[in-house]
Amino acid sequence: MIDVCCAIIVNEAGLVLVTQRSATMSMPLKMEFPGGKMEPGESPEDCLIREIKEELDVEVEIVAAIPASSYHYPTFSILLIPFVCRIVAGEILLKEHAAYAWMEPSDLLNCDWAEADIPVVHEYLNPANHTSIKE
Ligand SMILES: Nc1nc2c([nH]c(=O)n2[C@H]2C[C@H](O)[C@@H](COP(=O)(O)OP(=O)(O)OP(=O)(O)O)O2)c(=O)[nH]1
Repeated sequence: MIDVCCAIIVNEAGLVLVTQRSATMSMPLKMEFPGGKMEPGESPEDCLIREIKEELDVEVEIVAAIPASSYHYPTFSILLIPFVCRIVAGEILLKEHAAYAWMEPSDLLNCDWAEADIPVVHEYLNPANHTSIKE
């Protein structure tokens, strides 16, 4: 099982940042939440902040945790560990992804997601599943 942290970044208007994997990545052009694999000895929170800086060139603050979801792809399995975040510094500059969009929460289920993300989107859309981390 590969541990992958991902960021559900929300802006002041309540829109959610969705990123598109590039044509050269695995699962090309699928939508995902930005993030990546945890390194040995790294906490999920540190992984998330590192990955978001690497991929989007912004600094995020974690505001809530969402339950992790496991998903079995044909050749590997992942545990997707999502956090709700907000940007506290910087402007988005895509370093790896093909595109990004700010979406209304009600439109999220219409995206062409990497399959592991669909349960995460459902968890996110139910506020009862959010564990607040910061006031
Ligand atoms: N970052 C991220 N990865 C996701 C999501 N959903 C999902 O299935 N994944 C998968 C894609 C990758 O197999 C893995 C994350 O790997 P990564 O972001 O660190 O690196 P990568 O795509 O370059 O990795 P790889 O597939 O080339 O090994 O998790 C998601 O929402 N965000």
